[in-house]
Amino acid sequence: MQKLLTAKQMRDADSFTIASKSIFSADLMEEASHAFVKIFTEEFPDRSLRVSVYCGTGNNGGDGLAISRLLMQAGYHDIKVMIARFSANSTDDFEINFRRLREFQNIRIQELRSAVECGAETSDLIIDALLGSGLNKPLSGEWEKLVTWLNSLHKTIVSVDIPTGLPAEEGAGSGHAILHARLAISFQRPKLSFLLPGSAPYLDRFRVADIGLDDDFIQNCEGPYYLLEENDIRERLIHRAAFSHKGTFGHAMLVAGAPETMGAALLTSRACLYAGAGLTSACIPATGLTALNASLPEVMAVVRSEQGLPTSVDWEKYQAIGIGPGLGTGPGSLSLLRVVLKNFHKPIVLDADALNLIAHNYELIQQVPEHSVLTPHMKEFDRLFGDHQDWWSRIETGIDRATTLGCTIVLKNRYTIIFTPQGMCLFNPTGTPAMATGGSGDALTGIITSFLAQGYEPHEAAFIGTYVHGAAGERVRGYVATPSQLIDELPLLMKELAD
Ligand SMILES: NC(=O)C1=CN([C@@H]2O[C@H](COP(=O)(O)OP(=O)(O)OC[C@H]3O[C@@H](n4cnc5c(N)ncnc54)[C@H](OP(=O)(O)O)[C@@H]3O)[C@@H](O)[C@H]2O)[C@@H](O)CC1
Ligand SMILES: Nc1ncnc2c1ncn2[C@@H]1O[C@H](COP(=O)(O)OP(=O)(O)O)[C@@H](O)[C@H]1O
Ligand SMILES: [K+]
Repeated sequence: MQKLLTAKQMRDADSFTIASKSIFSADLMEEASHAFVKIFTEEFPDRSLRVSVYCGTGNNGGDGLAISRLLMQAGYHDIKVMIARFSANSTDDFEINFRRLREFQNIRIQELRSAVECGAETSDLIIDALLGSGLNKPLSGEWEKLVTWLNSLHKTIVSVDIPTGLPAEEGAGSGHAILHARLAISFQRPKLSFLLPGSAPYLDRFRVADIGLDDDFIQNCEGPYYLLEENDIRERLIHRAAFSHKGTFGHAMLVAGAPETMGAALLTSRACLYAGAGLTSACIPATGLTALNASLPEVMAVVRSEQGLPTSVDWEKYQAIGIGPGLGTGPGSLSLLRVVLKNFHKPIVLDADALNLIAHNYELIQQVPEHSVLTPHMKEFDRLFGDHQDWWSRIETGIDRATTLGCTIVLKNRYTIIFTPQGMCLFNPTGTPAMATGGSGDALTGIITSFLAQGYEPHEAAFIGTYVHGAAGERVRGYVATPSQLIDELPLLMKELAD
């Protein structure tokens, strides 16, 4: 997994690399600019593009100047450089690159003392090298005017490192001017803010350019934030050994569904089965029995009575229980949840209505077995742990609650965040908006429960399950990835990842 750094830590990695490689900081800037240009030429190969590069006078602007020179050398011949001289300060590396750029005869450079001096903008594409990770306050004055004007042009904007005005960590505050970039080419690691929904209005997409910073230094930096990679899953997925049998892969039970929402029980059970549990049982209302037997003959039923309780369950035989999808929040469901929490002491997966029931009967949280996995979406998270103004405060709460409760919390979103009892905060990169359809979360509950039953450590079941769930959604390749389609992808995807 990749360590994600704050802007301050990234500066430290920058200084460390410069010292350990005995290079000049301008060399690192050159490296970063080469890495940017490599990706830029892949994305925009047309050399006849008219490009305007807007530069500040800090190191982000220095990058912009070096990038302008390298783009000229790469054959982009219509380049205009606009330098925002809104401050008397400039960095040494900016000045070095300013001198280097002026040696090019055919590059147009214009210096701006105020935003109104911009004039007409006739370029096809704008590169934003105004401000980068050095941002230390919201934009105001000329910066705000310039960014507001650039946004009003509705041109394709490619940001160097980060869109100007977007904070690198906490995400965007409302009411401040921030550049809206089509693409950000970020150095070495994505910024934490890119992974939070607050960046959505300002950033359509990002790519990461490797600029050669010291990887050991980065991985050993303090801090809880990591980005999951495919390798983390490949290393951990169990290879199914020749002499393994159904007993090897555990018995999972899904407590889900109600007469009107049997689909949730079917989806979560099917996901559990397809993710490899040795045996899968579904605790369902009697009215769902025909549907279960007809659609999932492999899954066994534990029928619930009219009052919502199953009769004589041998709890010991299950390695894992997942509870919540489509369960409802009526008195029967509450009794059922109480029965499960009273009788089952191994880690469980709590989702949807199980979480809503706990939110309304918060004393129940004390009975949740240690190392359990909670899978709330944003609203369920807030119901459980209180309202939050922004995602950054949700992250702080997630880290705190996961460690104090000794549970893993899976906060579902575009980049689902997995908080582990050890205090780690893992961002999952897989998934697609095609999965934004009812029942996707039910599939995730089934997958994580399946992994728990198969013997994975609970926090690993959570992050492997989340990764696999998103990757399966991507494989559907459709405008929409229905949960059923996603589940169908699981066996082949997992075989590829495990072998
Ligand atoms: N590993 C790395 O990190 C590498 C980084 N590299 C590049 O360096 C970039 C960071 O450069 P940077 O530190 O010089 O800051 P940058 O973003 O250019 O800002 C300039 C100055 O603007 C000011 N300022 C801040 N907020 C403001 C505001 N709201 N309104 C007005 N002014 C504001 C503030 O100055 P101050 O106000 O503190 O005097 C700040 O110092 C990074 O994004 C990447 O492109 C690569 O070259 C190599 C590897
Ligand atoms: N835009 C998106 N990008 C990536 N994943 C998404 C997106 N929208 C939804 N998902 C995933 O789909 C699932 C939705 O879960 P949830 O909100 O509980 O849905 P439901 O209750 O309908 O099952 C989550 O795992 C979430 O990460
Ligand atoms: K920028």
